[in-house]
Amino acid sequence: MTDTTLHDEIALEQKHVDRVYTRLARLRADAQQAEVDGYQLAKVGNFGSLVERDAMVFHAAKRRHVFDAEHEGLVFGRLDMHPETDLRDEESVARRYIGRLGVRAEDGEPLLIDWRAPAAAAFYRATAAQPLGVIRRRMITSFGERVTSLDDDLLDPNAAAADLRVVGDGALMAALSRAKGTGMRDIVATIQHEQDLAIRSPASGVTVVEGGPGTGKTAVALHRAAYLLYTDRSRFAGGGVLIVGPSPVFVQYIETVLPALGEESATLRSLGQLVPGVNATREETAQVRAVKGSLRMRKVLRRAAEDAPPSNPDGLRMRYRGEWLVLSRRQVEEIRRRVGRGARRNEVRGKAFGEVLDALWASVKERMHIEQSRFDDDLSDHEDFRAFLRNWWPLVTPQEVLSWLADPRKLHRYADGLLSNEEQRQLSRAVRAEPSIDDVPLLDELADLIGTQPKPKRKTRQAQTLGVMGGRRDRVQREADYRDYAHVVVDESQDVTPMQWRMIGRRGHAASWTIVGDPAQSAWIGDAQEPGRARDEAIGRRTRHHHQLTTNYRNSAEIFEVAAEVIRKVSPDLPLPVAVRSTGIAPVHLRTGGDGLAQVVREAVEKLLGEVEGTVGVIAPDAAFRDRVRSWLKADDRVGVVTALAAKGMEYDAVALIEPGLVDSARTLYVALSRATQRLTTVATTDWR
Ligand SMILES: Nc1ncnc2c1ncn2[C@@H]1O[C@H](COP(=O)(O)OP(=O)(O)OP(=O)(O)O)[C@@H](O)[C@H]1O
Repeated sequence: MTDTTLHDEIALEQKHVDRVYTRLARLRADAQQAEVDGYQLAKVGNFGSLVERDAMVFHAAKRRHVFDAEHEGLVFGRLDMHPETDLRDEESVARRYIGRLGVRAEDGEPLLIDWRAPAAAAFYRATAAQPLGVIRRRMITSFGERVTSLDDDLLDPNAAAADLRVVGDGALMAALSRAKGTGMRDIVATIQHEQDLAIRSPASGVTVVEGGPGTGKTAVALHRAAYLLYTDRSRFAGGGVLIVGPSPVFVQYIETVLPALGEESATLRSLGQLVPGVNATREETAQVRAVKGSLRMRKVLRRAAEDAPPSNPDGLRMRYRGEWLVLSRRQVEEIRRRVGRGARRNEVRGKAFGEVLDALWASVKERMHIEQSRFDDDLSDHEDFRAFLRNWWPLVTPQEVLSWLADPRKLHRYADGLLSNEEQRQLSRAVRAEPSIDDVPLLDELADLIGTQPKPKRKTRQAQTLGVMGGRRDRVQREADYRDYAHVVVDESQDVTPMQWRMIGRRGHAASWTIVGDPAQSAWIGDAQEPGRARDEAIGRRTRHHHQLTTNYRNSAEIFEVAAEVIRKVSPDLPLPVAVRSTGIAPVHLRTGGDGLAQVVREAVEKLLGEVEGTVGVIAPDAAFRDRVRSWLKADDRVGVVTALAAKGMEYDAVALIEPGLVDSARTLYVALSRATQRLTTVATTDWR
């Protein structure tokens, strides 16, 4: 290949790319005009035209937003197909351009095919062994609107015309070697065959994707969400797609990917954010997680939810019309048991109050010369009676009930026969005012057990479900505790605790699922069977489609070898992914005495900042250590200091792992060691390998 050949080919592709951008500008202008026309309709003023206006503005704004989205690398692929395949152009070569969205010329000719469309599948799936009608696959790399390079795969040399040119080498390798920004990038231009199969797996049922570190599970999950929204927009955008990730840093890392894919109907939440009004970030130790995450907590919480409140009075004694009205503690507790059994305490308060009134009336009715209704009315207004009710059966919040577990004596009653003394001790000490990530499913469970006070029903406005009219975005507004998602994506599923599965399951009763994870990266030390059981309960009996990813695209082979060494010690037979990129740069392992640690860490991080253009992750064994390490370092946008647990799912150009020997399990260490794309430095005061 000569430079002129490449130059000529680039010029040729530039012509097509220009045509696409020109057409896109036209479509954008049309959408803008439609929006303006929609607003004009409002001036007509009757109800019908207002509804029409809303619909028109809504759809136009939605279209405009799609056209406005960042379109760096809008056109990224071209397929030259066997002439009989389709889309003949004037040169009688069937060719398809693949891009981030679909664009048609005015006469309907497809200028660009959306990567999610069936016609684009061959771009990702064709191989030399199975060309699927593709003669040449071309990847087009651009900077802004300018085509900068081309990479071709000749898949069917026998069918290629003599003058067909093949240029470039390795778009995938080029993509993998690029420095990382702080957010994840989409991979639409270089999705690989096995990934494509998982992305386009059937929309119904449960798609389970497993694979080692860096195999693209997260990328696949997100692209799958975008694919589903494309294939059945009304089902998935209407019902919504919930994407659950392990931590807020992770959610931040991936949240830029979906808009880049042109999708806005997805809700991203970390496990600490699934319950409205709670945003938990505190991590528990592995021991406490094993207790809080265990299914045994269901019963512990049920007992707590049925317990008397701390304000419980010692029976009822009050004066009324010269008489003493008395109910013993035993009597009121008997009512509590009867009314509370199997019911949600906040929802049956009215019933409980009625029973107390009945019991009082039964004890004095012989001596009262009034109607029972009068008696009820008087007592309901009586301050002593009202004070009794408030203390005896207050409206409680999940947070309050959870806080009762901090009292060792109470917890002993709730956990009797369920948790060992040691587990009880750990649990009661780990219940604090500020909820941890593992408290969130407990709060969700309690909310389910205690219910809410029945409220008078109010009608919700239609606009809530239709979307934000004329707003900057076309995001559909859902109520805070929306639970009817059409699809649920669970990332890093190996670390979802049984109680978390229950919480996620409540939000996807009728959903189809995509579950991605790597069992080898699991930090769960509780009952090994429970997570699987809880997961199966959450997803039900839907058909499962299994996919295994086998290539590690993140780590250099040199870095992954260090991680692999660690996991092989605990799982010698585990099939590990193959790291495709070799850099020739060996990881650096530093040893120091305790006194010198801060200085060595500072120097190591400085050095890494000089060696890579992008991000540096500094990983500490636990939260306390993370805070110490933070205090040693200057703030820098390129540096993220996280715990080994919070590093789950994350990726950095370089990683400095501090005190690997203190990371609490080999599996978590495996996670921490497999986060870097280019450089890995470990700093230790002990021998850890
Ligand atoms: N086909 C691809 N083309 C280009 N880059 C890819 C491809 N597949 C994956 N990558 C890149 O590899 C890196 C790892 O991907 P991802 O984070 O999805 O892996 P993962 O399997 O979820 O990893 P882990 O389990 O370790 O968290 C990302 O930078 C991603 O963009």
